[in-house]
Amino acid sequence: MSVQEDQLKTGIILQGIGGYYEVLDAAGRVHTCNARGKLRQEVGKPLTGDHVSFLPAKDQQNGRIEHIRPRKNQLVRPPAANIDQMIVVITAGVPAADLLLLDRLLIQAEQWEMEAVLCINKCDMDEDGRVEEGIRREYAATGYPVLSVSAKNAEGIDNITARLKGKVTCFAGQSGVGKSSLINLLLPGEEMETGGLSKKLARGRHTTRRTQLLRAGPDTFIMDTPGFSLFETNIGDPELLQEYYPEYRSYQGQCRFNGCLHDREPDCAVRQAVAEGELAKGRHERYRTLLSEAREQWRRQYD
Ligand SMILES: Nc1nc2c(ncn2[C@@H]2O[C@H](COP(=O)(O)OP(=O)(O)OP(=O)(O)O)[C@@H](O)[C@H]2O)c(=O)[nH]1
Ligand SMILES: [Zn+2]
Repeated sequence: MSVQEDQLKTGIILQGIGGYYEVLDAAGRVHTCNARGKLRQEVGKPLTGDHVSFLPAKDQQNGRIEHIRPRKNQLVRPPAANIDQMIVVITAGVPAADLLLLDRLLIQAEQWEMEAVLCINKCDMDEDGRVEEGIRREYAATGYPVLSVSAKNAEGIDNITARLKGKVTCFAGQSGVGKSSLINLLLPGEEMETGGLSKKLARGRHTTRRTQLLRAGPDTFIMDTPGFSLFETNIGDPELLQEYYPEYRSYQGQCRFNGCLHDREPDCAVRQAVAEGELAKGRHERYRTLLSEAREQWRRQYD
């Protein structure tokens, strides 16, 4: 039996549980669906964040996902699709900002073609603002937006809200930086249902959290991705690493050697810019650390 195309609705998958999917339609209703038999063979398993068309539920039956729209990007672990933006959270207090981890996450955002935003939380712990200032200086040349906030005092939260509008955003960063605290401030009232679960339950520590989309406003979602800060980065081809550094791109073609990796090569424009203080020294040192790591990984993979 073929499906009447005009009966189909479109929606976005909020979460999947054991072969069932919660699909939010344009009117804000959540439908429990399963997936059409052949769908897995054709495009694989439906993922949280997928834009789908589905046949709405009838009588006692569930709805059925018929098609999945092509994905903008796709994460394997956690399984998720179509994330527009990554907000990387670090702190101006404790735990002290792990800038190497930050750089890894920024590289990941570039690889997945997500917009990246830096969020410095716990600014209440940085009375003279020196830590914040140091981080801002370190990342000024990258062009990434930097937001200073305090989840504790609910300060600067509006600046995050403004960046979320119309997008699917994920939060990344080491344990204890305040991701949960920030997400709770960004979600509307406690009474809001997220895929049938209350906000409290959804983010609760007592339930097994799964990858899910939380509604932060019309067309605005936060992708809650437990375990996200734990993933392993694989940089891939060492020669491509510099592509993930927006501030290095404008120096392309200015080094003496074609294919300069801005490491030890003579007459390197990037190293020159670092020496002259145009580019941050620490960020370049970490770049070189990741470069040697990438070379090592590459060697192991292909030797
Ligand atoms: N002083 C201060 N403390 C904060 C702030 N934001 C969060 N905290 C505290 O920092 C601790 C960790 O916050 P969480 O929101 O659980 O951090 P998380 O990043 O979600 O941690 P994981 O779930 O382990 O990844 C909690 O005790 C919070 O109360 C802030 O802006 N200022
Ligand atoms: Zn160079």
